[in-house]
Amino acid sequence: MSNTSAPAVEARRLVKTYPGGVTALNGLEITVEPGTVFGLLGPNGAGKSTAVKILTTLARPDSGSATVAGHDVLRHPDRVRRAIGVVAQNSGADPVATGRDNLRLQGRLYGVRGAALDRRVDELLERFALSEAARRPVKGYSGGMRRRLDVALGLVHRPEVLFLDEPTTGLDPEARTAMWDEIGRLAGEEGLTILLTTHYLEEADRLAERVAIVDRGRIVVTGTPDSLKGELRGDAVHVELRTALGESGRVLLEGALGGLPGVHEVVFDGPRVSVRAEDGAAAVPALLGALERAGVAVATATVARPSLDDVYLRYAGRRYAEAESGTADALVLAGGAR
Ligand SMILES: Nc1ncnc2c1ncn2[C@@H]1O[C@H](COP(=O)(O)OP(=O)(O)OP(=O)(O)O)[C@@H](O)[C@H]1O
Repeated sequence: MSNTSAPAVEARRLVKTYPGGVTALNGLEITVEPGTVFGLLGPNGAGKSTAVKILTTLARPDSGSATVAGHDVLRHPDRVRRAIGVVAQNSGADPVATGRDNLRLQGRLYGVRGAALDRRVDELLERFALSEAARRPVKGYSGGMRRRLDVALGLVHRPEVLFLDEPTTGLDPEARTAMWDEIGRLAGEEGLTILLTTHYLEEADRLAERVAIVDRGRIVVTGTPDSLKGELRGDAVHVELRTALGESGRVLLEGALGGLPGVHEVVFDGPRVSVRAEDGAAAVPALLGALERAGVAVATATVARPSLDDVYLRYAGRRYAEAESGTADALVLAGGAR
């Protein structure tokens, strides 16, 4: 059995380069305390799935080490596999079999049999609102039902650590909210450790007690969602310009805006200028005045409380949406990252 005071998941300096030279992990480090929900947040291609593959013994790192439920993933992969449940991005359910038969088969694979298996299957069908659909083939299930079955499949053998790889990708908003509620309940009720990967800022904010932001194969910052947002002093003020600025225009404005009282950080991002200000609403008139004096036409100005998007911008030096779509980095000019 694992030592309960030890971290549920610990990864040290994981490096993984795929054939063709793509460095998917570049020294990734994480520590997940038992009984918590930990969110690995990052844009597409950041390395989240590769990290999960290594932690669930499906891939080997080039270097580095990791333990899950107290077992070394390289030395004791069999012990790790018994201690974990894995819900991969693509459903592992057999579409031709019924929901109940899928759960029964999964249970048998893990050595659960007889009355204990029947009880566990009924319990999971009930819990994931699949009792009525239990005798229907999975191919007729909605996306939300399939996803709920996937999570149930990962739980049949009562794992210590559950890996959820992008649990709500592809779900409609209603099914996503239902899944969030279910993951929240799982974490609270069963004392299970959950490591989830996501590229939804809102999902990490809502579900994870601790979040690690992954960018280009390494962790750029870790903390509770609130502590990460709290590091960003004050509000974000976003000003949309009528046209994007050239390099010289940016440098000029960086001086003009960065010098305003209470303004800490100026980030140019295409036709958008974002600043951090102690009191966003109070800073808007001075900002607009400075932009007008510089001859820059403004379309809109908005004030926002700090979000994980702002945290990402600060640590990765580009907007989250841009990293997702793979466009050029934003330019952090003043009071930039770290
Ligand atoms: N089998 C593979 N062969 C070559 N390159 C790969 C392979 N798997 C992943 N990669 C590359 O490694 C990098 C990290 O991919 P990974 O799937 O771990 O990221 P991710 O954060 O999980 O992204 P996504 O959300 O799209 O799954 C990407 O550049 C990806 O193209």
